[in-house]
Amino acid sequence: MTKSGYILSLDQGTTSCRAILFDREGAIIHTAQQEFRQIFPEPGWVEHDADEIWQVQLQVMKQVAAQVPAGSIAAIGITNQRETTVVWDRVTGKPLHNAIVWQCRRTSALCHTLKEQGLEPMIKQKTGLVLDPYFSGTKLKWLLDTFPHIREKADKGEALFGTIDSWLIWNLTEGKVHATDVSNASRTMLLNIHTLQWDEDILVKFGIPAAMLPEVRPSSGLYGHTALLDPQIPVPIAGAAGDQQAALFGQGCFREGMAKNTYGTGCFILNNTGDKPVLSKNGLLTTVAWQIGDRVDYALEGSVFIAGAVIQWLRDGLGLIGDAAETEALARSVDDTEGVYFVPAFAGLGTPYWEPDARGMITGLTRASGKAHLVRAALEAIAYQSRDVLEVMQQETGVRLSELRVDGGAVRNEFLMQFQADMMSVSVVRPKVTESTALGAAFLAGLAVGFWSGLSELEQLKGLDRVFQPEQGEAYSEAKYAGWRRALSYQLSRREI
Ligand SMILES: Nc1ncnc2c1ncn2[C@@H]1O[C@H](COP(=O)(O)OP(=O)(O)O)[C@@H](O)[C@H]1O
Ligand SMILES: O=P(O)(O)OC[C@H](O)CO
Repeated sequence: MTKSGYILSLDQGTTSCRAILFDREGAIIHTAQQEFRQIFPEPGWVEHDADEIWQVQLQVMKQVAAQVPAGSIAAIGITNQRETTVVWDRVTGKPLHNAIVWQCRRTSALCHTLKEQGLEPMIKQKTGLVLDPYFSGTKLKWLLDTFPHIREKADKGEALFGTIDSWLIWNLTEGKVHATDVSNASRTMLLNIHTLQWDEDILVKFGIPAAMLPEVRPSSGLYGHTALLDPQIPVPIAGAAGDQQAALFGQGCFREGMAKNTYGTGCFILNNTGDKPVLSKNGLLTTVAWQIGDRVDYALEGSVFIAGAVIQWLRDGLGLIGDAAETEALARSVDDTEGVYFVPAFAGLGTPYWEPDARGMITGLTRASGKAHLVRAALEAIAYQSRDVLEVMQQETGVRLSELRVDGGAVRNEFLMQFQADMMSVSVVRPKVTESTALGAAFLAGLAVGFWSGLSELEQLKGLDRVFQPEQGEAYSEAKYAGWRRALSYQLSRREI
């Protein structure tokens, strides 16, 4: 048990790997971050090179660790983009295919078939998820069904499956530990969220050998040690959680009814529902928030696939901006989008529509529309999509949220934060440390090694940066939101919304 030193968080996101050192006050001491390649082999498909992810993560980890004396890191916590599916060879440790990323739509047809076979109600009841290509289960099935050599190795126990937490734990640990935390496992569509075990019925239906699955463990607890920082001083890996659940923890949403929204590549609103899973009737997901000891907390989640990624697309796809930070001034340079709406359904639509085949669309363009209108419409779309989720969440829980805690890369954009407060009519609360994801993983690891004493100590560490209060009248907000719903209805024209 130690109280001195630091906790090192490894935050493996969709677009970059980060390593962040936290002190006992929960303050950031050092950070290193590096982007890695996004691979788009076909329209709608998204892959990552799992080896590259590991190398980049290792590099930033070493960079940050070199800033403090050897032996001062009390523990490592891992947090990661969820659902992204890696299959690797148990003997060589090499990936057998590129990682299939959570955004990838390649299993859309497979999901339709499984729905036609009537599997969705059973899957929903057992896993809390909807039958969508988002989750790992159909991605893993696709790999096994498409590549005979992967199936053959899996049948012989030579191919291992994991989400990115498992992949990092395997690579980091002495003795190659093959494990996952229960919050990540709950995103695979293979875990029974009531028993917290891999579900045999689903494995049989999907044709997935149980031997390739990692051991499911609590989110706070010892996974193993890494000797990669210093061979003389192995550091315990003492916590792991999916990035959205880690952010909920890092935001201090420990009690039922507390919610946060993370604005990264996508937007993910999670609402803590306490120790019982609540099954949604409105397209929300039921997910494991974390497990600490025997106590398991659950959350209702709304997942928006494209948020900050639309800004990246304006930068990399269109070359319209040089840097994400430019979008704030551009959005403020016009009073309104003047009727332009941007539906960034690049990867289909998530909560509450679950339309894997929807695609992006810009409506309301006139000859007077310019770059600033388009950029503003893209930022506004992030806020509208979050409101779509909040509406169903409030409907589901019967509770009107009075404040929304926010974090993630895009909360730097104060135009977006103010617009969000106006669109939702809630106080948007931004903490001092907006790296809530990394902080949550640090908290989980720190609790396991006695670096922090318990939840009440963690609650004291919260620092507030700014609260955005609604400023626009309801008439303005409702008119703007109605325009968004109209734009969306063109995309979902086959369905009533
Ligand atoms: N000032 C900004 N305005 C709008 N979006 C931003 C801004 N700064 C960063 N972003 C967006 O935030 C995202 C990065 O946030 P981050 O939390 O690091 O994401 P992830 O963990 O998903 O990789 C990018 O998609 C980027 O476009
Ligand atoms: O990489 P992020 O932070 O956008 O998170 C991605 C989510 O975990 C996908 O479910």
